[in-house]
Amino acid sequence: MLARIEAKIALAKAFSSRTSGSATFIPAVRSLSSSDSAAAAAAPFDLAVIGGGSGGLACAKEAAELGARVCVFDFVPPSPTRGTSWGLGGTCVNVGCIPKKLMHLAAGVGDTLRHAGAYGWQLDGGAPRHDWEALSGAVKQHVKSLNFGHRSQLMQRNIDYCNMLAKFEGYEGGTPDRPLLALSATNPKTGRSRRVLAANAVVAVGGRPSLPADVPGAAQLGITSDDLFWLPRSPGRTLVVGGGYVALECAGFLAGLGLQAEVMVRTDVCLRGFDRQMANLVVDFMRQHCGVKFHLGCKPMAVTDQSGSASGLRVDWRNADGETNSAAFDSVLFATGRRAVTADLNLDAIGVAVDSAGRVVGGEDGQLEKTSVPGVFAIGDALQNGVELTPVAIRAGKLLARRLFDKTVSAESATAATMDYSNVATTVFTPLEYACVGLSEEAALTKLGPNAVEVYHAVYTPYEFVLPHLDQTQCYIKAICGPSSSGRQPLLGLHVTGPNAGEIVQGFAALLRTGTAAYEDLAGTVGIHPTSAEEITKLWITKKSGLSPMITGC
Ligand SMILES: Cc1cc2nc3c(=O)[nH]c(=O)nc-3n(C[C@H](O)[C@H](O)[C@H](O)COP(=O)(O)OP(=O)(O)OC[C@H]3O[C@@H](n4cnc5c(N)ncnc54)[C@H](O)[C@@H]3O)c2cc1C
Repeated sequence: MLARIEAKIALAKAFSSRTSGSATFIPAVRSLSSSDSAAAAAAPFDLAVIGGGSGGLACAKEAAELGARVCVFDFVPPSPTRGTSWGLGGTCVNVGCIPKKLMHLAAGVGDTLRHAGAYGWQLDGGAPRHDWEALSGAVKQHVKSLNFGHRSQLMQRNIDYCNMLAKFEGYEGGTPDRPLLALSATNPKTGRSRRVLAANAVVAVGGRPSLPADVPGAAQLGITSDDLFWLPRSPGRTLVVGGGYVALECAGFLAGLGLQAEVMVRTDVCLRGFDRQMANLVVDFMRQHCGVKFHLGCKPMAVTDQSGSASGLRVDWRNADGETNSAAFDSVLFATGRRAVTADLNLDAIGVAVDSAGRVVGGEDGQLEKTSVPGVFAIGDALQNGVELTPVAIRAGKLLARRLFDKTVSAESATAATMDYSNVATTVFTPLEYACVGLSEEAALTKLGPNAVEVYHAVYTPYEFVLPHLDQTQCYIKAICGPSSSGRQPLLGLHVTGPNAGEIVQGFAALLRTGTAAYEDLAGTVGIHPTSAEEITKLWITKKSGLSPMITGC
């Protein structure tokens, strides 16, 4: 690691001391005296990054370490629902992965407390009671420390950070074949503004939750995940509208914190895009173990305020048969999709295309981040056909910076520096975690046909379930394999539901990345006993065999 950092520093020094022959690289300006600071401020940047989230910050830091002169624009318009806003770091840090994981863990602590008696613990003082304010306060403190960390990392790297909303203005200066990009930025709160020129720009603006336009009261009375983690008081009885991972994760931790949580989904499909069987297990567990009520095939019609009465908000909805119903909640959380926030970037001015969801249209496979306009790139959630996950945005940002500014990335090694969006592992942090990598069973069947796909599976008992005598029916593993060739069945996908599923699958994701992973690699590995992960090495029952996948003991 140290060697890598030293190499980067050496490279950065080499860059700042030489004149780049590349049209995209304008030598970095370093150690400004006060007299030339005005000129430096007006000097073009090598890279302007719009968006200080996972992708933008990673790209900016990597570019700066490679000697590029970089500026980052980041501004968070308050949420339209509650006016919530936050600091530097983007969705993941402030209103995504991090607060979500902490609340998921908080719910898990509650579970542990509920089952403590099974391990001989006597909890004096009756049933534990959860304090939302204490949790959200602690989460907020942690998030603020991350905001601070990001700011200081930008400072350490001499990155020009502007807390402003940026947009493109067009082109100005440069050479006829590579004109410079002109950007303007303002801070809507302070009125401060700024204008910069840059040789390259990265659109890393991420997305924000979208509210249904056809549900009266949704925008006025509802909340989104942009508000939930920052609510000063408990959301109370909550209806979560939506069936994606954000909806199910939020409903899951709210239920785990002891709140009434219900989920309303327009169709009867939750976790669309994930393996169907696994998604159903996640929902079954939330129903059976956490008491989450699911209203499938139902569409909210209106949210009305009944303030003054104890009923809070009234939600009216219609089911698939056209029957109407209503119920009272304290909060209605809309997790009904996200939209890339490109509308105000003035992308038309430079000719960058976006799709109907506002995402930037990228380039060919292997160069997805490259737009049709030279010098303009997109990464993270704002990019069409990407994978909307933090580590993906980070890696894509770093690799892009290396392709732009690392002169040791030769034409031959350029492929190594392109982002591979395949076989990205992910976890749904529902009360029963679901982690996966590779193809779902449906995708494998579509791709290869039923005869070519072999599914190894097992229902297993995590040790966490043993003494509290929990029903383990939803703890399930399946490995999706292709047809055998030279005695090896290629491993195409791995799916696990159970405690800490994310921790389990991460290691197996490395195996899948080798490109030669096979069932035989799993079966040939000696397990770590007694763990849940070892069950993956013990898979032997195939779906085609018709044998029961229930595992009963050691
Ligand atoms: C509730 C929730 C839970 C999630 N959980 C996970 C998880 O567990 N694991 C995981 O990997 N991913 C998770 N994600 C997804 C992850 O957060 C995103 O994939 C990731 O943050 C995308 O990074 P990004 O850089 O593309 O954009 P963002 O992180 O969204 O950053 C974009 C930044 O740009 C700013 N911006 C926008 N427009 C402008 C402009 N014109 N000028 C200046 N600044 C601008 C925005 O305000 C924002 O700060 C979760 C998302 C949500 C909503």
